[in-house]
Amino acid sequence: MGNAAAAVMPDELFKGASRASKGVQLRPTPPAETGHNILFVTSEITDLVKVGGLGDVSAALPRALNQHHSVRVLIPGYRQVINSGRPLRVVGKLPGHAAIPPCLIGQMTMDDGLIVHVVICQELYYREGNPYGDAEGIDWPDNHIRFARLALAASKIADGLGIRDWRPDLVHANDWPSGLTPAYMAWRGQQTPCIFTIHNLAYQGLCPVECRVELGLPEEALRTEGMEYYGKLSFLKAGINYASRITTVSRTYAHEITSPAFGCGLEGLLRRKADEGLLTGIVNGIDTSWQPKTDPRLIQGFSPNDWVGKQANTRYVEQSFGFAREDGPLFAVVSRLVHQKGVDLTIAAAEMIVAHGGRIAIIGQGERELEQRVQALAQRHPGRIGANLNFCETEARRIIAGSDFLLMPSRYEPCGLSQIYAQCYGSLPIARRTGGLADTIEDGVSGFLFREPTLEHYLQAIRRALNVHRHPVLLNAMRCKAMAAPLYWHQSVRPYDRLYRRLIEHTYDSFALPGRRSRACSK
Ligand SMILES: Nc1ncnc2c1ncn2[C@@H]1O[C@H](COP(=O)(O)OP(=O)(O)O[C@H]2O[C@H](CO)[C@@H](O)[C@H](O)[C@H]2O)[C@@H](O)[C@H]1O
Repeated sequence: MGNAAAAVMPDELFKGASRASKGVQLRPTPPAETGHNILFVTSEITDLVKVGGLGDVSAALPRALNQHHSVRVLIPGYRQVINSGRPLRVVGKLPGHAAIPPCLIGQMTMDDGLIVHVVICQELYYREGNPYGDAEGIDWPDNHIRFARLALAASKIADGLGIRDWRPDLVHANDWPSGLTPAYMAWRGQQTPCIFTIHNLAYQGLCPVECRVELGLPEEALRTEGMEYYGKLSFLKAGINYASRITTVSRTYAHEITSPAFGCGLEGLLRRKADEGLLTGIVNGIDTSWQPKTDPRLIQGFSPNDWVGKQANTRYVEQSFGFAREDGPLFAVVSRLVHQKGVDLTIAAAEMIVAHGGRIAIIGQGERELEQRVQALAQRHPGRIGANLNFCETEARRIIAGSDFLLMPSRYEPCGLSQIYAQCYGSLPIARRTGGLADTIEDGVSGFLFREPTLEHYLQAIRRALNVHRHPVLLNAMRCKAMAAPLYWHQSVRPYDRLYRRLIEHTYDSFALPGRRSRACSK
C-alpha cells in the first residue's frame, strides 16, 4: 500500500483532537522538483466515499494532474474514510475557531501513491449516512460547521500548518462544501492563490446569517460583496467572491450560468466575473479505468465492430432485471434520481419507449419521491422496465456497456459524466443540448440532442434513436464514432495545468516573495 505508517484505530485517532487547541507552525515546504504543490479540497472522492460526479472528478483529476504537479487531496474524515481499512497516520493538529472544533490532520496513501489528507474530527464526521446527510437523506443540521471545518483546515494548511514538511503553492476548492476555503484564506491575508470550481451551482450551502458567530466570520462576510445571499449566508457565493479564479466544468455551462435561467440568482456576480476574465469552463474527463476491452467489471469486454462482448453484457442486464431476451433496444438510466436529471421526463416518455419494443434499465438513487415513481413505473411494466435503487459501480458499468442508448434529459448539466462513460462503451446518449452535454455529444454522430426540456422535444430525439436502431449499419457507425475518442482526463488536464502555473507565477510576481519563485515547476 506504499504507506509505512501503521493503521490507527478510530478511537486512538480521535484522542488528541480535543487537545489540539493551538496550531503547530511547521517548516516551509521544500522546493518542488517536478511541479507545484497543490491542495485539492473536496467533500467526496470515489476511492473512499461518493455521492455523485464530484467524487469521480476528485478521484481522477488530482491523479491526472500528478503528472505535472504534486497534488494532495483534503477530505473530511467521514466514517467511510476512517473505516476504509487503509493505514491512516496523524501528521498534525489544528486549533478550533469560534464554534468550529479542533481537528487532527491524517494522511493516507492510495495504492497508486495518491496522498489523501483527512480532517479528523469525530464529533463532526464520524456518523452513519452520506457526506451531507443521514440515512434518510436529511441534511445534517450542522453542515455549516462541518464544512467550515474542512475549509478552515485547508486555509491553515495553506499557511504551512497541519502538515509537516508540505505546504501548497495553490489551493483548489470544489463546490459549496469547500466554498469557505478562499474566504478564510482571504480573511487571514493569505497570498496563496485559490481556484474555486463549480460542479453544480444549484447546491449553494446556505445557512442563516446568525451562523456568522459560530463560524467566526468577520463583519464583511455579511456584505453583498462577501457571502450574503438574499438574507442568508452562502458558502458557494463565498467561493465565487473570494477565489482568485473560478472555473466550472464545461464551456457551455460557464456561459449559461451568467444568465437568469441557469444562474440561480448569482448570474449578475458571475457575469461580472466572466467579463473580468475570472470565470472559465474546463470540460471534465473520465479516468482510464473506462476501457471497454479490458474493464474487469464487465461481463465480457468488446471493441468497435466487435459487439459479441457488448451483447454478453446486454444478456446480463436482461437477466438481472428480469427482461425477456429480445431484440428491442435497451435504454439505460444511470443517474442520481433528482429533478436536475429530468427523471420525470423519462418516466413520461417510458410508455412510448415500451410501445416501440424498448426496455429500460434504471440504476440510481436520490429523492424519495422520484425513487417511488421510478419503482411504480417498473411495477407497471414488469419484464420491460426495471429499477435498481441501490447504486453500484459494477452494475452501472454493465448496464452502460449492455445498453444501446443512455437517457439523460437533464434540465441543466454542468458537465455530466454518464454520457461520456456511455459513449466510451458504445451506448448512444439521448440528452438535452445544455451545459456539458452540448459540449461532449455530437448530435446525430455520437448521440442525440434535443433543445427544450419538454416531453415533445425529448420524444422526438427518442424517435430518432429508435430509427437508428432499426438500421444496423447506421447504429454500428454511430457506436464506432462514439467510442472513437474517449474524453480521458489527460486531454482535459492541460487547461488546469496552464491555469495553475499562470496563477502561481502571477502571485509570486505580484508579491515578489523571496524564495517563492524557486518553487516553480521545471516542466
Ligand atoms: N445514486 C448514485 N450514487 C452514487 N453514484 C451515482 C449515483 N447515480 C449516479 N452515480 C454516478 O455518479 C456519476 C454521475 O456523475 P454526473 O457527472 O453525471 O452527475 P452529478 O450530477 O452527480 O455531478 C455533478 O458534478 C459533476 C462533476 O463535475 C458534473 O459532471 C455534473 O454535471 C454535476 O451535476 C457517475 O459516475 C454515475 O455512475
